[in-house]
Amino acid sequence: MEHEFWHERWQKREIGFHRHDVHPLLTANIHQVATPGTTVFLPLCGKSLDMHWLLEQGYRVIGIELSEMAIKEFFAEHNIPYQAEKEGPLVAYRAEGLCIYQGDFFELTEAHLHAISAWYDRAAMVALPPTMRAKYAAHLQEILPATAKGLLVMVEYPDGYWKGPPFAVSTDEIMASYKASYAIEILPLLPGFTLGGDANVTERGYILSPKAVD
Ligand SMILES: C[S@@+](CC[C@H](N)C(=O)[O-])C[C@H]1O[C@@H](n2cnc3c(N)ncnc32)[C@H](O)[C@@H]1O
Repeated sequence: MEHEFWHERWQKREIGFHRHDVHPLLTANIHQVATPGTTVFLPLCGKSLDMHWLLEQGYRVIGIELSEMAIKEFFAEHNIPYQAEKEGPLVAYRAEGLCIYQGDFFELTEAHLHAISAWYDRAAMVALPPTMRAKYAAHLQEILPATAKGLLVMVEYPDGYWKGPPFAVSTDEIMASYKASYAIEILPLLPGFTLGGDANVTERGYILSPKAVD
């Protein structure tokens, strides 16, 4: 999707992807990929309540988000004072335990993520059309530390049922994107996303553990 598409979504308040609760797959599985005190990375983070919950549990959080509006809303809604600083093509919004980079995910480098122990992808990969998803997964794996574990939440629905975003991302695609470097645990399907409880739309979690590095 073009950047303008997302800026418009935020400006027009078409943010049906934003959940008003903490994601149950996060609360149930975060302990499998990270321990409190370590840093979790959220690509395409929006103003997700999941970031706030992670901070409350004692995790440190790094996010990246295109929309300045989303980031400012996050800090305002949680009454968190922050400092913003331009850093090359990105702007870093920093608070205690938290750094949200404003800008394009593809501008993020290894240096930004060297301290993370895990990443949590909810509504990030599924926000992107197929050709961009391949680039997303490739760039992500280029910049992640080799030891980082992943907790992923993907959306599934029948072919042609929904135009997207969110796009449906199958287990086959997750395998093709990550299995060269990660052992992949497939979690059970959950009813979901935030499309009004539509039974045809479901979410599935994955836990990615790096294969042994020689
Ligand atoms: C479907 S929303 C999901 C937000 C969040 N993960 C959540 O669960 O609520 C996707 C977000 O990705 C952001 N985004 C889209 N393309 C991006 C890019 N290239 N770099 C950084 N953020 C991007 C959008 O502005 C939007 O907030």
